[in-house]
Amino acid sequence: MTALDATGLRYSYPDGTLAVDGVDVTVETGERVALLGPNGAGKSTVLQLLGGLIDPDAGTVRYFDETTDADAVRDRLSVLTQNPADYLFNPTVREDLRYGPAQQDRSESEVDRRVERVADRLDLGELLSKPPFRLSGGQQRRAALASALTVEPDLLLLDEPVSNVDAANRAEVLALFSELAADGVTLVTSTPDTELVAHVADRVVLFDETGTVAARGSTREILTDTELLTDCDLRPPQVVRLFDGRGDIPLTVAEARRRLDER
Ligand SMILES: Nc1ncnc2c1ncn2[C@@H]1O[C@H](COP(=O)(O)OP(=O)(O)OP(=O)(O)O)[C@@H](O)[C@H]1O
Repeated sequence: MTALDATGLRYSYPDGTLAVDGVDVTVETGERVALLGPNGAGKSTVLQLLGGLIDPDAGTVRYFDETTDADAVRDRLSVLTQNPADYLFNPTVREDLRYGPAQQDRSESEVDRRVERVADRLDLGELLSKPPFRLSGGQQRRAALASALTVEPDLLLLDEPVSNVDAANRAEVLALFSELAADGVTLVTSTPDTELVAHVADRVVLFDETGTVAARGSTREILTDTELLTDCDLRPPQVVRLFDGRGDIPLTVAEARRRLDER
């Protein structure tokens, strides 16, 4: 089953900027896909189109082989935009985290259970009683992510989910994404960061700076094609550059260490 099937997406902003033109994206249920491209390539716009936050000028997005109406699948779909303020608008962080499941008419105890679990996982427990505007930038990012997760979506669309998040919390967030994927949640992550891709995706849709798809392939195929990445104004990951031309190329530092240890 497909979680998402988008065809022929086109979108211009009111000032006339054509941000996305002729983009197709299909994501199977349970897949982890990255939308990778340089700044301004149109990834955020595509993600907002996929999440039904904006309507395309042309093209359609179909969800779960069922419907083209994003609102009809709001219970199953969460979108994390780059702007934490989209999620943090209540007097306290706790109320922001309660908002999504409460909208789904979950019982009070179920809402509380979800908030406690996600807050605990993302180390937000101490911050729950704070007003969200008193949080640091990185804390706001994690709180926004937490509010997208308390909905317990089947399909999660993430726009640069760990930008501005420190190394320890970043590792925690990435571990959580792996657990969600293992539980069958479909993950689509938009990022300009080639270093992040191997941690969040098995497949990549690569955009060039013109808002069109330059290539599609497995994470390995795309990340090891240094010429293709450079043509798209991206820098191949550091370990790829280090091991390029030296046989089987690792995609992460952990993989590289294993490879060296085996020698
Ligand atoms: N509100 C807007 N009004 C006009 N043009 C916009 C608006 N938002 C984005 N754009 C333009 O649309 C294009 C695509 O932008 P978008 O934010 O989708 O790119 P991106 O790939 O997500 O970039 P980044 O990696 O910097 O987040 C860019 O040329 C950008 O300048």
